[in-house]
Amino acid sequence: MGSATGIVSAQGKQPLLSFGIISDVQYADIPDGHSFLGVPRYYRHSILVLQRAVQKWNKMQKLKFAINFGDIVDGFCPKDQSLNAVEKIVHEFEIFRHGSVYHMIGNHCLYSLPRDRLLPLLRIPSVDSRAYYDFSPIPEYRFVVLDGYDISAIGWPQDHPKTIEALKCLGERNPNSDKNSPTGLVGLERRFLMFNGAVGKDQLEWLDGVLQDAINSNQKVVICCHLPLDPGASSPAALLWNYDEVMDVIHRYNCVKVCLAGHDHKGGYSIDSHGLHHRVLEAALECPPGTDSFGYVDVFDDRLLLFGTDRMKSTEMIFTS
Ligand SMILES: Nc1ccn([C@@H]2O[C@H](COP(=O)(O)OP(=O)(O)OC[C@H](O)CO)[C@@H](O)[C@H]2O)c(=O)n1
Repeated sequence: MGSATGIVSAQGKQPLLSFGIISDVQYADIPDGHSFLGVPRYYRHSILVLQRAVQKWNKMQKLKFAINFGDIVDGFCPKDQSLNAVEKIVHEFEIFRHGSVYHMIGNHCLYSLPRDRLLPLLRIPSVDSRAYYDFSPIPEYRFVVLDGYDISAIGWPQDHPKTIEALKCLGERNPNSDKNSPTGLVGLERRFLMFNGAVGKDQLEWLDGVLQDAINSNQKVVICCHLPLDPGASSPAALLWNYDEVMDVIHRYNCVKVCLAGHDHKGGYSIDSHGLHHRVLEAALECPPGTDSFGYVDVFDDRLLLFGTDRMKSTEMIFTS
């Protein structure tokens, strides 16, 4: 059966579960502006996009949970308003009535508040300010939320070993004094920017263990990360620093079917060399007034169907065997 979104339903089958998605709300109570590269940003309107998303998710009644792909508040939010702005957005998510909202951290979250203050507000289960976790809403599926700012020059105290490791990496890979500038970096090397980060060694080992466990439990896995993991779905400047190391771990197991991300606001989609689907979600922040970018995903045993609203494109992700 065809649909208005242009994607085809799974032969009339009922999904195993459905969940809501939104990314890069980047709310701030400040006038409209633009990105460093001149793309318009609608800081006050983005909360309306989120409100319409939650309204729609509530009306649908069938969603079991929602995932926010990070950057809930913009770094331009005046510092004395950051806490208030984060709480305001978390409150909007809490209006979702049908289950939990799973958050992840983005660079703009960390410009607004340090990790130790942010994680409890976002209800991210955490030991030692780690922000990676997994959950299994039904026995057949596991969702893994990665912390792309595990090794990062933002969010940790300045003298923290993870800040030092991140600054060392940036020092070796980016010759500019402004480490947010990609000037002179070529191709995939353009990812070595301060507004990106990496998955650390402990997290990689944890991921390996979770995927082994998913295989043992006969579960399919969806990976979620603020930072994209595949160059085919993203600009080089938005990729996780060590996307290749993370994908090497993921490719060792055939349980991972889809990787979802935010951060690269224009969105993207690819199927990688191992047949995994990578979908980068279009940002709520870049919706001109009256337009939207959010969606929901129907989960089947052999595919994920993303139904996007307005600027978020619908995507059919059928698993390769
Ligand atoms: N060439 C650049 C680009 C950015 N900056 C500064 O870095 C900070 C973060 O940039 P921003 O575009 O706001 O980051 P987002 O997470 O919203 O978007 C990610 C990108 O789209 C990925 O491609 C900010 O302070 C910029 O001004 C910079 O100095 N130089």
